[in-house]
Amino acid sequence: MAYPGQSEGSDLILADLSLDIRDGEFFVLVGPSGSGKSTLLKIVAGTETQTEGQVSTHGAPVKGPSRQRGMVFQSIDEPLFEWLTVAQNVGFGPSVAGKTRAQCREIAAQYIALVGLKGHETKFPHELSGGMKQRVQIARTLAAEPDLVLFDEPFAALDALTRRVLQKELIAIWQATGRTMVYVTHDIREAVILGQRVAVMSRGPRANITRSYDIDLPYPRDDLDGRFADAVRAIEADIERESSSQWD
Ligand SMILES: Nc1ncnc2c1ncn2[C@@H]1O[C@H](COP(=O)(O)OP(=O)(O)OP(=O)(O)O)[C@@H](O)[C@H]1O
Repeated sequence: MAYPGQSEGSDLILADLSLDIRDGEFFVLVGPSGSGKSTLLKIVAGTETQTEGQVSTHGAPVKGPSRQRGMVFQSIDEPLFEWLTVAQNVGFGPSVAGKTRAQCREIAAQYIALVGLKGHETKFPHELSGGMKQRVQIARTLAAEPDLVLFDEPFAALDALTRRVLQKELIAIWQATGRTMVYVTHDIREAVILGQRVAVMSRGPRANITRSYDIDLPYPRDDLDGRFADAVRAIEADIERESSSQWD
């Protein structure tokens, strides 16, 4: 993968990258800053196109953005419609998909309840906290009923306590909906709280996935469990190795 204007070869952002994500899996991607994690998400979302190679979901090649693949962004970039209420934001995807007003209201109510925002339906985004806005974003993405949900550091700008609450809630949402989740984070602890599999991306350019860890611990994960700490340490050591190799 090279961005327009970059010559292929030495300037490739991602190269020789091969990845299979299982249906219903919670897959987490970590790696050094600037390695290409967001780029990989955008390619899977269909908002960027790889210069070489193939990406497919459910056997069909990705040819551009699709309702089948929803994206949740970092809260500082959160793309809520400021002029719509919580219920209208969440019902937006179904309305674009041609559902009736009653169906949109019903779907919105279902996902608003799932993210714990019942009672806030008529509020506007400016009346919500950062954590609540992220809940709306998650509900809005899920209400479009995508098969695959892509998360680009969605909780990175939130305070530590809100982040912990939302991590737990996201696991419950994943378990309730059975969706495939692909989640990018800088926070290794978060990666191990969430992921069934945590993959480490190498430092770019020509980044690929160097290693992946199966996190075989029950949910909700207990960060006091020694195996939790072992997994965090091993992944941290991998990333440190990747990050420091640029100074070798
Ligand atoms: N639109 C673009 N045009 C040109 N280069 C880009 C573009 N977007 C990203 N890049 C470059 O691609 C590389 C990978 O960026 P990307 O944002 O995918 O990395 P990342 O691993 O998500 O970074 P971070 O962890 O810091 O968010 C970087 O060198 C970046 O400068």
